[in-house]
Amino acid sequence: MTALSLHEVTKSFGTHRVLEGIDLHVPAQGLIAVLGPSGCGKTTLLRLIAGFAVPDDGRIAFGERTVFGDGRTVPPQRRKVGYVPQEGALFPHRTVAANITFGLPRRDRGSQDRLHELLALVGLDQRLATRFPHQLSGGQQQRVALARALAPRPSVVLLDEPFSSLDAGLREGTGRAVAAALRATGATAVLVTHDQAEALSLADRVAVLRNGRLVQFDTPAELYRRPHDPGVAQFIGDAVLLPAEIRGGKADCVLGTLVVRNPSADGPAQVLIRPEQIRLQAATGITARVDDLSYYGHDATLRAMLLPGGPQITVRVGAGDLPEPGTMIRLAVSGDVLAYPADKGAFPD
Ligand SMILES: Nc1ncnc2c1ncn2[C@@H]1O[C@H](COP(=O)(O)OP(=O)(O)OP(=O)(O)O)[C@@H](O)[C@H]1O
Repeated sequence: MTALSLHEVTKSFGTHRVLEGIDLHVPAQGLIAVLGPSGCGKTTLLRLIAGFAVPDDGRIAFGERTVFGDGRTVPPQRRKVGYVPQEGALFPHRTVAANITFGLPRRDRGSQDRLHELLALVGLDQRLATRFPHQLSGGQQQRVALARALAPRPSVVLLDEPFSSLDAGLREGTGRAVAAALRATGATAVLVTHDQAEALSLADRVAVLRNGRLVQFDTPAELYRRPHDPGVAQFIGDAVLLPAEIRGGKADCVLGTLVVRNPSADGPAQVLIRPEQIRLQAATGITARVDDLSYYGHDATLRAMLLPGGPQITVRVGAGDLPEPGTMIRLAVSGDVLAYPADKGAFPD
């Protein structure tokens, strides 16, 4: 089984440095997500791994095999990579079966066994084999695209925002089916996305790119719980960042005295609180005024102004018994918080 590793990979277009010293190791059979805002270099990174573009410097290896670096550049067709692009990648005038078997050696294209195996792997009904792409839903088309990429048994599969054209309902189900199929084949996979929820819910580990640099590579839980800096904290989910003063492992801020999770020097700092850590209290707590509320069915988010002088913060609350905008509430923080130096910037910087 093949691990994928990048060492000090750098790429510029003209004078524009798009990727800077990327070090990344994807364990064999791992599924990682590369997450970052538009233009941060995600697609470029995939293209370098696939061999569609060539780094200026660094090394890329599939297992023990160097595919770029040490004076060597293996062409894309010899890298054994499966590539799933955003959309519209299927041949419109070929059936599902012909699309899926396209990348197989000619002698294997008629193999019904392999075709049935691939359809089952991506969770598609065998009867769809004779349809044309325009007779499929967007989610079904992306599953066919994955089946086509998996047909030649690639050791590495690269997916470039494969669900971006799907609506929210279809996205989640298709994402789960695709991740399950990738895991079942044992391929090592890299999924590019700008959707935080997709990255957190599907990948084993998430690589966060910012301005062409890898700022954090962690499991979804660790990324959410211990973002490296306030910018990553704000990029991964909702974040309440408040100025604080650290003293002996505790932070004094407008929401009270809170236990700090990470080792932090005494002095000025800022603390990260997730909105779901802030609870509505009946009698005690910090007074705030509800400014507005977004209702999601399973829960709700409210913006509340801490009194007397602010700031406005985001609080996640259960869907029952919601306070009306304009009413006064009491708030308290549960659990510990993460502290950062006071001068750390926002995302992207
Ligand atoms: N062939 C190219 N020539 C010149 N500049 C390029 C080329 N390809 C990409 N770029 C530039 O490199 C930067 C990163 O592009 P890339 O497509 O990798 O970003 P991305 O993170 O995938 O963005 P998005 O999420 O919008 O697809 C952008 O500023 C883009 O304009």
